[in-house]
Amino acid sequence: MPLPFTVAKFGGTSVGTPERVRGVVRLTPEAGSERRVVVVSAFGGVTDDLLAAIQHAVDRTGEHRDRLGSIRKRHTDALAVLTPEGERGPLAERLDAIWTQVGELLDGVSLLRECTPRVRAAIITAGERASAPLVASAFRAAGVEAVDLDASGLVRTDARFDEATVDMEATRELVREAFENVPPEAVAVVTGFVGSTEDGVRTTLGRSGSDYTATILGGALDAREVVIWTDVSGVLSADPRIVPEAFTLPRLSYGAAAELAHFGAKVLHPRTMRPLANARIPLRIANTLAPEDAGTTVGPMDDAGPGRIDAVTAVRSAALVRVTGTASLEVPDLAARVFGPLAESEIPVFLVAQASAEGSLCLAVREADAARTVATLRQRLAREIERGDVLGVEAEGGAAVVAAVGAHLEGAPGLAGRLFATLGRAHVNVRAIAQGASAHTISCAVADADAVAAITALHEAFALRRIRAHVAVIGAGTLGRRLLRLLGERQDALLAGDLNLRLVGLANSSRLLLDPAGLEPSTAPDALAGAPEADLDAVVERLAGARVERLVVVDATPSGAVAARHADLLRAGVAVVTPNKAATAMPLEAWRQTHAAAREGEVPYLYEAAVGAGLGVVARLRDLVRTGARVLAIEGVLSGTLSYVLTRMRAGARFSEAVREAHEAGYTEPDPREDLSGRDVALKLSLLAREVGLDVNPEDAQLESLVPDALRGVPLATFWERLPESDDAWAERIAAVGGGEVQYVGRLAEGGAIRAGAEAVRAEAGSLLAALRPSEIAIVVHTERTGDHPIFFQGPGASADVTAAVLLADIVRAAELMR
Ligand SMILES: NC(=O)C1=CN([C@@H]2O[C@H](COP(=O)(O)OP(=O)(O)OC[C@H]3O[C@@H](n4cnc5c(N)ncnc54)[C@H](OP(=O)(O)O)[C@@H]3O)[C@@H](O)[C@H]2O)C=CC1
Ligand SMILES: N[C@@H](CC=O)C(=O)O
Repeated sequence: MPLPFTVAKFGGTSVGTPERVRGVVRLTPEAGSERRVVVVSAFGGVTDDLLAAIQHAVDRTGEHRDRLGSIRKRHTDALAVLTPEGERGPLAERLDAIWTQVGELLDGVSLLRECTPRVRAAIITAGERASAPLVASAFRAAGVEAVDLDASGLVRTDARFDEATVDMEATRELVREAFENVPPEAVAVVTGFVGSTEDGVRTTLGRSGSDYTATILGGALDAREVVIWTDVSGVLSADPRIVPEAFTLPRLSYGAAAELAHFGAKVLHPRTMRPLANARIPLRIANTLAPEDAGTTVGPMDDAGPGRIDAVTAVRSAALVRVTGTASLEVPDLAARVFGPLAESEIPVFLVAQASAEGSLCLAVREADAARTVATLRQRLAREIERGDVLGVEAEGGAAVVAAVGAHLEGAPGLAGRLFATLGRAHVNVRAIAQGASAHTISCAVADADAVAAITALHEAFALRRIRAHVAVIGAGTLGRRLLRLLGERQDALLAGDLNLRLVGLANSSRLLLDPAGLEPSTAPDALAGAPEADLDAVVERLAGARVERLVVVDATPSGAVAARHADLLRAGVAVVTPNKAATAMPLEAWRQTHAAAREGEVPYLYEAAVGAGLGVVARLRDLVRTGARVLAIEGVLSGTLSYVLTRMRAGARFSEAVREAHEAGYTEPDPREDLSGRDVALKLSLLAREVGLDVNPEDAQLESLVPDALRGVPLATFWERLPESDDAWAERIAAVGGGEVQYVGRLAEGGAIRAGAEAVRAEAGSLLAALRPSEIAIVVHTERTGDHPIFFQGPGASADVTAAVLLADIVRAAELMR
């Protein structure tokens, strides 16, 4: 059985120096299992030097011969170090013949002061014609059999000398014939970029021509694989200057690779894949500087699931050209009349959108081509413009065409919706859309100023398959700081779980630190001290208009004023997460309006941290109600502070001592009288009542206050100072219970009445409440459905650590809900 071929192409930088040419030899597999074809470009920079020599000749600067002299010397020097001694004379003669001919051509150019495409092709292909025999000799110097072949005898083209079109059938025959004479074990080193007409006149294959030579040969020889060796490790999922997390794509379909190239990804030219796609020959992009990297394989992707977006790219500095028609427009050949002249003028079009009812067309072209496009189209549509069928042809600059590229995009329901929703959340306005022409691309035109935001958001959502959410925290006190610490600690783990939570803002009552690019959670609290001053209005205004994707604002304040602004944030599409019980203290109507604002803004409003410290009571109650359970009563120990204080007193602690310990442990509200008065419990029960649809007002709750009468209206500092005054009275009260347990129990009755106070809860009666440990809470929900088997919630009731964790869980939930 004949050995299969592999074709490897090495570009200019890979053959830039003799040492790198030796690298080509090292990277070429040993003889044995395959026939080896190596396509080479000119030595790095030689084609440009030849072009410069042409320009000197055209301009008659007198320097073209000097330029040629240095090119020639470079090759002579390479010959001295690369070629086996016995071959140097004959090879030097071959190279001399090339440079002599090039010198004569340049003299002719200088004489005529012009260089025709045909002569230019003859001159610039000299670079490849010189490099191929040198590389072949380097193989032989390493003991590897090698021959060099001039591709002008292999690649048959038309006479477009600058970028010739290849006659694939004729080329296939020529290639197969030529390789019959190449010994199977020899490496065939072939000139890239070069072709010739039927008459044997040299042509070039245009930009990235050597890659094309490699795939033409690969296709003609039914190669097992074509490898393009370059100085990057494959095709990246995005431009790394825009998206630092861009990664090398392991696989790509031919179509996707061509689309990426069309939309500006630099690695491959769109036509490179053409000779391989029908024969399903894979093309691998590998890195000469890191040959161990797997690179990117472009090939058939039949097994790719539906709707994979792998990469995001963009054509920047574009313009939208609009041909505005009227309803009466009847130009059946409008498309031909528009695209024909643009093709003739070689104006690439990156996006087309048509509104058929009005016969209007929108095209995206490079901004630099916009004026030419408008002039061309106005000329071609002059008759329609005169008749009034076409109202105008206008260009609007400052655009970019963003393309999401992948596989089977046509067969993925909802994909386009998610894509445009992602752009919407990134506050990117879409000006024109194109999908359907290719199964590999969804493209849209956006403002060039929005291109980076669009590329970043799409890359993150689809290529990295991550959700990105931004977090701003109002309140940098005990809880706010603890939350930031936790966020910092968990950020990497969340990222690994495909959620990128980025802190973008931190505020207190006088300042706002805001940076959409991200803040470091560990240093943000200190940085806040130096941030610009901002009152609550300014904070809300800046956050509501922040234009960042999936913004979650955490209200970690005890402030009613902040709670009153939740609705403004929600309505602006900003999610709110809060432990702030002042929100519950709002009148019922305001509470309802806040929820309505969340629906209007289509964002979550989450406050699991405000009651039950993350035991999940709010969500569970909501589920019970949604599934038709009638809640009859809710009761329990709802205050972590009071659980702590009363339990500690039973163990012998004095009242003031227990309150201070609770405060220091982070259980109490900033003012512990909120806890001791029972108001905290009333607010929590009100919140639960509202979740089950009851119209309650926390102000109506009947509460036993544990705040000594004399300390109710005094400043906080005085309260702390005088708190021990009530220690004796408390000791007596605990003793009076007679060795039993005392807990502060809150109750919500079916009609909505709330009562709370300290009461004896007897362990011997099997009371759950009597078994609570310090700061532990328990909530019991009685429903009609569960009858004698109420639903219990029990666990740690307070502390900044516990609450910060609940807040983070709600932030994650909010981010996921805003998908
Ligand atoms: N500790 C716990 O276990 C739990 C606490 N909570 C709740 O957490 C919230 C915060 O508690 P904690 O961190 O201890 O309180 P702190 O007093 O330590 O911090 C409060 C923060 O809120 C800021 N703030 C107050 N008013 C405003 C305003 N109008 N605008 C902007 N910022 C404001 C303060 O700013 P400045 O310093 O400038 O005044 C401060 O940064 C409270 O609502 C509490 O009920 C909820 C559940 C459990
Ligand atoms: N101060 C509160 C904190 C949690 O809501 C409590 O003690 O329960």
